[in-house]
Amino acid sequence: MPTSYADSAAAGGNVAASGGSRSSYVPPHLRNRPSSTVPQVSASYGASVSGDERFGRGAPSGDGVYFGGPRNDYNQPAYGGGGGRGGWNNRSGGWDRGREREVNPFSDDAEPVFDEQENTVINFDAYEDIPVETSGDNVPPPVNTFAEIDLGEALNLNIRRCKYVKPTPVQRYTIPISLSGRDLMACAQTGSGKTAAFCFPIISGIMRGQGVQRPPRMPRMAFPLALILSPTRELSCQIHEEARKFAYQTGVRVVVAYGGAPVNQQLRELERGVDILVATPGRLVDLLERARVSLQMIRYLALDEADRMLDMGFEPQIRKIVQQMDMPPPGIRQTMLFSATFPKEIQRLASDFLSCYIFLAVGRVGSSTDLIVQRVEFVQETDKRSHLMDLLHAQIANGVQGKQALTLVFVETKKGADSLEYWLCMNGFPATAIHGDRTQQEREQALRSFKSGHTPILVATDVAARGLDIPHVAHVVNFDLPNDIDDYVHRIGRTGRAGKTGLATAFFNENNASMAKALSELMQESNQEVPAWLSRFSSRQSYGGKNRRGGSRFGSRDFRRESFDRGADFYGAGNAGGDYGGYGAADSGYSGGAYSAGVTSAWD
Ligand SMILES: Nc1ncnc2c1ncn2[C@@H]1O[C@H](COP(=O)(O)OP(=O)(O)OP(=O)(O)O)[C@@H](O)[C@H]1O
Repeated sequence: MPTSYADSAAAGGNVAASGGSRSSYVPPHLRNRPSSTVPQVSASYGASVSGDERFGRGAPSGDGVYFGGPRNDYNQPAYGGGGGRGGWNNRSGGWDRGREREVNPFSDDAEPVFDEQENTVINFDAYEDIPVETSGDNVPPPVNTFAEIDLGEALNLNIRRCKYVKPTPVQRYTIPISLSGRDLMACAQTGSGKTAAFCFPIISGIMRGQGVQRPPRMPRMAFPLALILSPTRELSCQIHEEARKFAYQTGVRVVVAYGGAPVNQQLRELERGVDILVATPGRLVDLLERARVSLQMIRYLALDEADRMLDMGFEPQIRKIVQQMDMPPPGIRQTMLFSATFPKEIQRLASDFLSCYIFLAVGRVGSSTDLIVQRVEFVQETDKRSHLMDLLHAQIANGVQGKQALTLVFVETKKGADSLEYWLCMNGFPATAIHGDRTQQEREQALRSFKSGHTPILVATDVAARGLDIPHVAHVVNFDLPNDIDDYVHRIGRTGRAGKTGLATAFFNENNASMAKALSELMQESNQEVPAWLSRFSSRQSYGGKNRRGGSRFGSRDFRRESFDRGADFYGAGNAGGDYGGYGAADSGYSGGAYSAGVTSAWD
C-alpha cells in the first residue's frame, strides 16, 4: 500500500482543495491513531510564502485538483510563525509504513581510517569574499542563518545532525529564492553545497504540502511530487543518501531509480510510496514507458549538473521526460537548475524549462577561493606513468604515517583506465578503477574501496568527474587533460570541497594545445601560478572562441543580460558544438549522443 505524501491525497480524499475546508490531511505516521494524537491546525506559514499561489493558477478539473495557495490544512501549528512545533515535525518516528520503520540514515556515518583532526565543519572563511551575482525580477534577499528561514523543526534537526552550522553562500541565496516559489538557474562552485540548496526547499515544500494535486487511483503507479535528475548512477545514489538524511523523520519519502541495478527492487520501493524521486534519465524513461511512474503530480523539478543534463548527450531524454510526458508545465511546477558551470548555449536551451526565473552565480568553481592549488606540468605521453609514480612516491613520503593520500587520477578512455589501474597495482600502488564498461556492482565496489582508503588511488574516466562528494580526496591528477575547460573544472572539484583545501595536478603536452588558453586564464583568475611555457602555448593559440571563458570571477553569467559586454562572451561560438560532442567520441565515460527514445544507456 503506497504511503507517500502524494498517496495520502489519493487514499482518503482528505486533502483540502483550494480554499476549501475539507477534513485534515493525516500524515502517514499518524494514521490509524486516535484522532486526539493529531495536532491541530494553524496556517500561519502560508502568509509568509509569496510564490506558491501560482500553483493555483490554471488548475485543471477532474482528477487533477491543484491546490490554490499554500495548504492550510496541515495539522501544523504556527509553521513559520516562530518556532511552533510543526505538525510534521512532531513526529517521533518518521514515516511508519505499516510494519516498515524508517531506517536511520545517520547510523552508518562513522568515518573510516582518516585523520581525526580533519575538520568536518565547513571553513566559511574560505567563502568570505566570494562574488555573488543575481539577475531576474524581485530577487528575494539572502539569509545568513538557517534559523532565519523556517524550514521546519524536523528538517532543522537533520541539518544539525549533518553538522551544518550555517548555510554556504549558494544556500544563503537559493533557499529563500526557492522557498518563495521562484524558478532558478544557479551556478556555484564545486563542493559548495548545492545538493542541500535544492533538497531543503523541496523537502520543506512537501512537508508544507504546497500545491499538492490529488493523483488518480492507479494501482502500481507512483506519483512523485518532486523529481531530481542527475547524469550518473553514482551521483543519483549520493543525492538519494543525502536527501534521505535531510528528510529523516519528516514524513517525506525519497526513492532512487538508476540503471545497472535490478529494476524490480526499485519498483518495489516505488510501490511503497515516493515523494521525492531521484533518478538518472535512462532508467526514468524506462519506468515512464512501463507506466510505473507518472509525473503528473510533480511540483518540483531539480536538475543537478544541469548543463551536462542539457548538453547533446542527454537533452533528448530530458526533453522527453520534462516536455513530452505528463509533467506539469513551467509556471505550474517549480524548476531548479544547478551546476558549477553553465555555458551560454546551454542556458539558452535551459530557459525552455523555466518560467520567469532568477539567475544566480556564486563565484567561480574552485578558483575564487584558492582552495584548490592547481599545478600544470609538461609531460610527454610516454613519460606520464613514471611521472605519476614520482608524484605518488612523493605523496607517501610527505603523507601522514607514510600512508597514501586519496588520489583521483582522470584518464581519457575506459581502456586507458583499465591499463593504468593494472600498471599501478603491478607497481605496488593499491589502485582501483571506475568507468562505463564496468558493471554497476564493480563501480560501486571501486568507489567504496576508494572512499574507505583500502585502495587509495582511483583511476577514473569522466564518469566520476561530476558531483561525487568523496571526503578526504587530497589530490586530483589529470593524467589526460579533458578537451573542455568545464570538464577540468568539475574534475578538479573532486578535491577542495566544503571549505577544505586540495591539490590538482595536470599533465600537459602538445596534444592539449587547445586547452592552453582556457587553462591559463582559469589559473590566473584563481591566483595560481601559470608556468611561462603554458603562457607561451596560450599566446600561440590561434583561435579565441574555443574554450574561451573571458575574464570574469563567475563560472558563468546570465545570458539574458543584454548589456553584458559582448567582448567578454565566455562561450563564444564554436565552443559547445565542438567540445560537447567530444564526449561520445573520446569515450570519456559518457555515452553522449547515443540515446534514442526507450534506450537505457550504460550510464543509467
Ligand atoms: N551548510 C553546510 N555546512 C557544512 N557543510 C556543508 C554545508 N552544506 C553542504 N555541506 C557539505 O559540503 C560538501 C559538498 O556539498 P555538495 O556535494 O552538495 O557540493 P556541490 O556544490 O553539489 O558540488 P559539485 O558541484 O561537485 O556537485 C558535502 O560534504 C556537504 O555535506
